[in-house]
Amino acid sequence: MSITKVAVAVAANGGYDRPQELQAFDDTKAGVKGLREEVVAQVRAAAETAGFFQVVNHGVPGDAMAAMVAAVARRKMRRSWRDTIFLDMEPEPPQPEELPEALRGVMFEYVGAVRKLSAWLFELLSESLGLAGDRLAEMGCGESLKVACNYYPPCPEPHLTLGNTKHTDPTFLTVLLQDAVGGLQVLLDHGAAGGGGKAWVNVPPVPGALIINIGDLLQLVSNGRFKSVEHRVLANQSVDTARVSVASFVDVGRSKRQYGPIEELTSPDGGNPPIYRSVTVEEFIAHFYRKGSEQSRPRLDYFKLVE
Ligand SMILES: O=C(O)CCC(=O)C(=O)O
Ligand SMILES: [Fe+2]
Repeated sequence: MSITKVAVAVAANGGYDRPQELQAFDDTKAGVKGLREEVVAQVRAAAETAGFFQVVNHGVPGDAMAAMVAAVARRKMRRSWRDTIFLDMEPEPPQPEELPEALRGVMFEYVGAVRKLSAWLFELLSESLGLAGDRLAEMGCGESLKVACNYYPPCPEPHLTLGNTKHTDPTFLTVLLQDAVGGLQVLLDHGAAGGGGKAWVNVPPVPGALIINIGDLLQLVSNGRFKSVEHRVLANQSVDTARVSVASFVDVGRSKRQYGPIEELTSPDGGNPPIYRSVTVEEFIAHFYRKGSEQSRPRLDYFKLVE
């Protein structure tokens, strides 16, 4: 698999006032060592700042992406400005008949391709932390996969509500497929050049691309180097077209295992102590669902060792 373009929502000088253009890599150099290093550097830059990037030539078949979007769009449920169906796909895949009928034909193919992509991304992310390529996979990062199929009907008064309120993803990594409607926004620092403060930045639909974002647990194990960044979805402003997205949450399977900052990334006696304590996934999720856990402070702060 080769990524020939990586879009990184980071501008120069550490500020992110505007998303950078898609960075094009020369296809003919795919596989050359220098290209991999360049991709690893791009992934590192994105993961350490915006926490979001888009990938194309990712190995997930375009037909499967289109079929997923069409299947979710067919469900047409209108209970709220978002209707989500959650499917637990790994480590224990459901029987086909347990899936909504519209998704049955494509779900397993799509999920298989997303798992391959995420295994490859974990390699790049490990390398971009200066670790062996299999370090994150070894920790069981890709064992669990939950898929949220989101359906956002057109909203007559979109300025009064949101499609999806501000949040970070409580997982390791999210692979997000969005259709062409748009509305996803990420909360980024302006940087010193932009006068400080934060601003909502659109994550524009790019045909054929998948959005990758860092989740809370990857921020924790990377000792805060990778950023799990807040995002939201505006209410659908279109008059007659529903917006569809499919979020694949890639996570750890074993809920009793402890996860803390990776040892090689910290130097307790030097200038780089662990900033989070170890947690079990069970404990982390319990905190996630605790009422008010995300009112004002980032959820991960709860597990911080140092202020
Ligand atoms: O619909 C989207 O684009 C984003 C959805 C999302 O952030 C989520 O399901 O966690
Ligand atoms: Fe999300």
